[in-house]
Amino acid sequence: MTDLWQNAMDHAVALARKAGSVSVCLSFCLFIGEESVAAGEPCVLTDNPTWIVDPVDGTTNFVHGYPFVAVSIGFAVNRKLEFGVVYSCIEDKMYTARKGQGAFCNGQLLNVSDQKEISQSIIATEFGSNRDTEVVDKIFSSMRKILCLPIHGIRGVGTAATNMCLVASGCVEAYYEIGIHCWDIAAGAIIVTEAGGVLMDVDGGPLDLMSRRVVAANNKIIAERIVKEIDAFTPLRDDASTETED
Ligand SMILES: O=P(O)(O)OC(CO)CO
Ligand SMILES: [Mg+2]
Repeated sequence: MTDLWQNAMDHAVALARKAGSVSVCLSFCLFIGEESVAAGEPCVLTDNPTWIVDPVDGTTNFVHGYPFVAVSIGFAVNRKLEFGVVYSCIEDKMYTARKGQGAFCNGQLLNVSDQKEISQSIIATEFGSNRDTEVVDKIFSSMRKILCLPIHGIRGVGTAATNMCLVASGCVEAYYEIGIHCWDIAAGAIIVTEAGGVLMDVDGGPLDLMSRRVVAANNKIIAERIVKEIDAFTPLRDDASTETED
């Protein structure tokens, strides 16, 4: 009879061996991860080669069995992303991008949508995890204004990394959110740009990975159009302290 748990253990041993060999080869690299930061490790992006990792992006989905959960692994050198990997586990979709070499899903080249009309677009965003009424009001106000531009619709699958991969895949024209973290954004960010998309801050300036704010879009026209409608706010930066809020 198959010993299910022995199989699981064998799998864990194989994973540990792989992770061990990677960490031995790359032991000079720094690490920023959701769990390590929650445990009090620093969250500071330097010029050093740095892994930026979210082992489970879409934790609420995972807890409720809502079928979108991703592993998100970004790697930055000199504060610039060199590659990103997002594995949408339940869909079994492996998104990858290496700087200058394009973005792929299960080996197929990805391209963003070529849509330039906001009225023909789908925009992804999330309600977020902050329940402060002022923040919730701003989130609803932004969504209302964007929806009534009008656009075709608003979507969101509950994981930032997957939302960004949906931009890269051309399924949605843009994704924006305020309140997420660098480990939610990093891998998806390079997947979007390698698929031909653009990144910016919600105020239209350059993306700051530690600011907890992102707009990822198929092109500048769509990005700048939604930026005009976003009621921006400024959460505590990821690198403000070793303590995280929500
Ligand atoms: O599920 P997580 O890792 O908390 O991430 C959320 C945003 O913070 C979904 O992207
Ligand atoms: Mg996450």
